[in-house]
Amino acid sequence: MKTIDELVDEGVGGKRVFVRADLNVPLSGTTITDDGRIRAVVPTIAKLAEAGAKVIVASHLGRPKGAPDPQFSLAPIAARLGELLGTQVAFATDTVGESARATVDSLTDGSVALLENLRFNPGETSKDDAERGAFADQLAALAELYVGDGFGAVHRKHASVYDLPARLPHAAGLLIATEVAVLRKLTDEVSRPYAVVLGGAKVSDKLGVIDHLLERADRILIGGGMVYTFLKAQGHEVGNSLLQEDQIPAVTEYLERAKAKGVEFVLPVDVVAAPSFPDLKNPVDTNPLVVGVDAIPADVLGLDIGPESRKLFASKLADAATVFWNGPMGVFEHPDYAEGTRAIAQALIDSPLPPAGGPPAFTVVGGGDSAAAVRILGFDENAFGHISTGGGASLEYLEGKTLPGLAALED
Ligand SMILES: Nc1ncnc2c1ncn2[C@@H]1O[C@H](COP(=O)(O)OP(=O)(O)OP(=O)(O)O)[C@@H](O)[C@H]1O
Ligand SMILES: O=C(O)[C@H](O)COP(=O)(O)O
Repeated sequence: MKTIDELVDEGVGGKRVFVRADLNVPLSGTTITDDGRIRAVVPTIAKLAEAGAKVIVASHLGRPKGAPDPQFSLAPIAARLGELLGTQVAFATDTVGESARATVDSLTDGSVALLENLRFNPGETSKDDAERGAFADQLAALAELYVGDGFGAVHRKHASVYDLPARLPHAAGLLIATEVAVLRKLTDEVSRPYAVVLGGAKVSDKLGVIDHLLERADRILIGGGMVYTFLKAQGHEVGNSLLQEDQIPAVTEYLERAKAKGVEFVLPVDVVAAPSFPDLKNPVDTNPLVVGVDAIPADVLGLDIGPESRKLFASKLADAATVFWNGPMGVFEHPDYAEGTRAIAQALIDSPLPPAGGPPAFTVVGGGDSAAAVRILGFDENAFGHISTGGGASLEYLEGKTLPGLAALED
């Protein structure tokens, strides 16, 4: 993979450089609730701008359906990116249309523009190679060089991630280089016990990683929306909780294989539940219910792991030498359902290895929402070994899968 240093040494002055970033940050309306992913790409953009490039930044935000949708506009992100860079960031109100072309044409050496959400175009996420390729051609017409730095999206075979670098001379940005260097340590021989904590809401994206983890990890702790498919597989009723019914056979097989291999599966013993999903914009007290996992009423949904589970999970992390954590334990955006996530973050921070004075555990937190949760709940990000900007991306990297966005930067 060519590094950005090599690209800059070859000369980027006066050239239009397309930077594919992952600026998919959590928003409440137009307010950015955590800007970690924006801060993470600033060094790459600043380096190119300082070297005199005309920098065109592009990203997706959320999952719009291939057409403009104001709630997923990148406009608020342009403003924050400008503040962090200490310079004005021009914003194009489309991606490959008139506004994008005019914005790019007006760039001077060392200046920065942000395009509107790439996923407003059906070609970005299309499964059809020709449709994706046609969109990549339009993107390629905007720039002369490509820098891939959207680590959180490298597992997506999307036009701007996979097809565009094939059309332009390319290099990996500073964020991708750092992420790969740290995550590679987890694919080499790790210090044991190696514990993995999985949660979050993108259940179908994440269940597959367990197949691989059964060969690697000593303990697998499950929280978040993932839990209910496991509980159901064990014969518990889960009410209206998030459930991936079609994955029950796979999950049953994971539980059996773990037993046979001596891998410890740790599931919650209690959950915090409510009759409906809380309003995150107006987080009033919801009177949550704490119930054992064998007594979840039919008319509620589980939204966090319960107090006994918090203690159990913390005890399973206390002596771990390596911990990888992806996915919040609950709907941490609401204070009634944040304690499970807070307990895991605290357990990672409290984990200097016994005996006293031993080396600190190597702790990695991966995922846009997981990383945001840690910061929003007030933890010092420097207290963790590494905070990855990739959720699905870091899991697929650990699985050893070929990631389209990394493969495309290699050749
Ligand atoms: N029990 C639950 N039911 C429904 N949603 C939940 C539950 N527990 C956690 N969540 C939600 O999961 C979301 C985060 O899940 P996600 O899988 O996207 O995490 P991530 O891997 O950190 O992020 P990403 O994959 O976007 O990088 C949060 O918004 C949280 O509210
Ligand atoms: O949040 C993420 O994991 C990345 O930004 C990728 O988003 P996606 O899961 O919508 O492709």
